[in-house]
Amino acid sequence: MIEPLWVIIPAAGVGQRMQANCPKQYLSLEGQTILDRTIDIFISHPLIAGVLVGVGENDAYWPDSKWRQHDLVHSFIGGEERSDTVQKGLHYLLDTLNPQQQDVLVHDAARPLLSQEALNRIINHHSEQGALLAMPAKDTIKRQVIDSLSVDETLDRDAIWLAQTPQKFPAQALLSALKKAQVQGVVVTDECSAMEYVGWHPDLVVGESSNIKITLPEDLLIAEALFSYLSGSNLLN
Ligand SMILES: Nc1ccn([C@@H]2O[C@H](COP(=O)(O)OP(=O)(O)OP(=O)(O)O)[C@@H](O)[C@H]2O)c(=O)n1
Ligand SMILES: C[C@](O)(CO)[C@H](O)COP(=O)(O)O
Repeated sequence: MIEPLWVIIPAAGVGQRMQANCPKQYLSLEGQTILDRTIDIFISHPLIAGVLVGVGENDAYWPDSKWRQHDLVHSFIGGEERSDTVQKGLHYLLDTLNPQQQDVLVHDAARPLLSQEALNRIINHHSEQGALLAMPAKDTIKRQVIDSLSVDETLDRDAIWLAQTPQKFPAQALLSALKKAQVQGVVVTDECSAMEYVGWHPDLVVGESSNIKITLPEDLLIAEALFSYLSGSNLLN
């Protein structure tokens, strides 16, 4: 039997690369904010115990979220980097909400198009070493010569995957890996990197190309087109 999971949604970034006039998670995607749509993915899933949303310290938009007062939704103040926000969420979960919680999911606020099918794939995937959604590379991948815009080599595409979220790990192990990486000054851009740093080999679970992270202005246009296609074809449910 699968234990209900908590999900941590880091949503404390400023969205610098998006160059919008508000943090990108508060931009509108077909009438709702990106963050509200992301929370929506998890809120009525039968195996989600609760949703922890990490917001910026001076976030003026979160109070207007439709989920702010929902019983299953808890917010906390995020940190300087994404990994700090996740650490804070893990502390909130383990110190206050459920010290016994085993596994936890982490999912970017900026990925509002995750389908229930892909969510179920990661929830139902059993692994001793954790797991993440990821997509096999489909392009020919070049590594550049350091400090020069010329090609050093072509990488073996068969061994390259593009990391997505959700990522699923035991909460205590993830917290201690993130702390260790931080103390050693190692930059980790996702949970998997922290676990790799402490010697784990998390499982790759096939994600979906529509589970994009909205990062650049053009990603919002792509997300709008994808949303309209996916919702019209009932593929988000
Ligand atoms: N200190 C931070 C930085 C990022 N995030 C969150 O982590 C997710 C993925 O990060 P990214 O796409 O890089 O978002 P931003 O940091 O906001 O974007 P940018 O790097 O362009 O500023 C986002 O949901 C973002 O809100 C966070 O919770 N805390
Ligand atoms: C976690 C992540 O979404 C995996 O693709 C990503 O690493 C976080 O954002 P960033 O753009 O790499 O900072």
